[in-house]
Amino acid sequence: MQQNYRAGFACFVGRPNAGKSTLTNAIVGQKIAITSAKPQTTRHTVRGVVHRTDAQLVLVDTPGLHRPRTLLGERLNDLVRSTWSEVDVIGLCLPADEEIGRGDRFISGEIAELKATLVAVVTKTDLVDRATLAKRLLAVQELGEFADIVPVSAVSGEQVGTLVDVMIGHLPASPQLYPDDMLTDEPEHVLMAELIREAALEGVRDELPHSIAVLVEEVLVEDSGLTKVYADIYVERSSQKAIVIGHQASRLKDVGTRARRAIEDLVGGRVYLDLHVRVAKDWQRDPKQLRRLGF
Ligand SMILES: Nc1nc2c(ncn2[C@@H]2O[C@H](COP(=O)(O)OP(=O)(O)OP(=O)(O)O)[C@@H](O)[C@H]2O)c(=O)[nH]1
Repeated sequence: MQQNYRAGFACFVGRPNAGKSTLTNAIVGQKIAITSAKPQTTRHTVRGVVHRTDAQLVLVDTPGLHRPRTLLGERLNDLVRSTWSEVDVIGLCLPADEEIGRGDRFISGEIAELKATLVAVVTKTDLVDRATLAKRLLAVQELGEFADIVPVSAVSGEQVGTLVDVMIGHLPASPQLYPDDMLTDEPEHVLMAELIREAALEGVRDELPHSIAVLVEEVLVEDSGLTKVYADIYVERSSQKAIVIGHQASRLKDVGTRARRAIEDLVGGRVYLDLHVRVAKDWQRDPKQLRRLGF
């Protein structure tokens, strides 16, 4: 293991419209944020990996936290908390152009007990003058215990690099989590794999919600502009393989069509998608396979 190497997971939380997606995109350099998977099956949806020679910062998505009114709401909140408990750094996003409100206090209270390092991120600083920003920073200080408070503008790019430095500073010493050939400068691979996984889960979510993983093996862009995507869908047992493929491969064809359309939206051009279903026995229990599959 390289000395002084740090790696770990981080996520952004905050009330709706706080600027989480825009900030994530600014950090991973990817304009398109796919709508997140249905919350029930969202575990870590990797949004992007920041590679540095001395560190790797993995940004994951979490579904939003709600005031629980139903059992489903409670379950969702449990899921959010379990995701939060697995990340090393949580960035609480608070828009500079709005007063701190009840929603912010609620979320801030919820994350206060976690083991993750909390960083307050004052977003959209380009929308306010210095006096307002100063006032907001003071208010944030009163809101909770934060390891750092970083003002940032995802739109102008101001302080985005600093925020990444700060977050990396709070990651544990760890070997690299993802191979750089898989993800470096290519968060698209991950997004494509997520889109394929979403399509493959459609209709069989109840049967195999956590048994499907997708690995994009290769992406080739031809001179004609056609993007060729070669991907494998992994299941844990051959019975699951039969479900995913369907009668006379009818289901797999549907999955392919839906995934291809979604990837076409992602890359903004024509896509050829080559899909194979493979059995990786008990991949969920095998750390090596898990890493290979992006978990
Ligand atoms: N001026 C400015 N606008 C921003 C900035 N960041 C986000 N916005 C805008 O704020 C709005 C909300 O941003 P999102 O990134 O969608 O917020 P979010 O927290 O992901 O929202 P939800 O998905 O609803 O939770 C969008 O209209 C963005 O364009 C910023 O740094 N500056």
